[in-house]
Amino acid sequence: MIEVRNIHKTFGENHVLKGISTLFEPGKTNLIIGQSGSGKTVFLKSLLGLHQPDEGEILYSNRVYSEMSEDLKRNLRQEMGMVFQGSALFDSMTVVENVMFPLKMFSSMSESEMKDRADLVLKRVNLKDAHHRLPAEISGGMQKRVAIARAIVNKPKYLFCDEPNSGLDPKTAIVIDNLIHEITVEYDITTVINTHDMNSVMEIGEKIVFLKDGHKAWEGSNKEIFKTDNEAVTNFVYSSELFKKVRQMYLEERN
Ligand SMILES: Nc1ncnc2c1ncn2[C@@H]1O[C@H](COP(=O)(O)OP(=O)(O)OP(=O)(O)O)[C@@H](O)[C@H]1O
Repeated sequence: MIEVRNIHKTFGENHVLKGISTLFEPGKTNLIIGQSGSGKTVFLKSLLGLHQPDEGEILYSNRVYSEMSEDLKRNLRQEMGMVFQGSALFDSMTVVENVMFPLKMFSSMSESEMKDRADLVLKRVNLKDAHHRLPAEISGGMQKRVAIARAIVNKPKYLFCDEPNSGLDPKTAIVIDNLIHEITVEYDITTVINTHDMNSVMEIGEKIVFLKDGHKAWEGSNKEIFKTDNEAVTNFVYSSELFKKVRQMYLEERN
């Protein structure tokens, strides 16, 4: 569980996060949405400990980050997995070497234990025959699977994904979303995903935090987002004609 208490972040004159509070529960896919520049990346980086908030607190399973010793912060970092935008695989390493990398960095496992663990997570993301290929030799969807396998290889408590669907066709994007959701539930991970993708919101948005100009303008689930009259949310979500129609159908069905 991650609890965010009234965090602020300013760069120079630019007050980017303006007092955000929320709770991200384990076993759930938590989504951060909002327009470009609303502060999503700064927020996600704050959760990752890459930005230190100027005010407010972030608690990881009830542990206050700013009160942790350097040793505890190092341990916490090992409890975090990250899926970067564009996968960010090491080009010169094979698939299995990419997945084993966090284990080499952070675990004391033997080579064969690392291989077994990498095999297991590669199987879990449905990649069985790509171990010895280079990232350039596999598709974008397969690269995302490798990135997910690498992010979960060290059994993280917290998983952060920055635009995990970027660059994927809609069908592959849904498969990747569902994979992240299944893994989140299966391993009881607290997962936080930055996304622009309204399909993701509908498919896996168990908890959605909507940011606007650095404020939390709304939060709720994918079921609630269709019912809300919050103008900021409806302007954002229903800027697409397709989603306007979906909402209309939903409201008609209810009446
Ligand atoms: N390291 C930084 N130093 C200074 N300003 C920053 C830094 N990182 C982000 N900002 C500023 O914070 C604001 C919010 O940026 P952020 O990247 O969080 O937006 P975003 O919602 O993720 O946008 P997008 O959807 O386009 O990625 C912007 O005005 C940006 O210029």
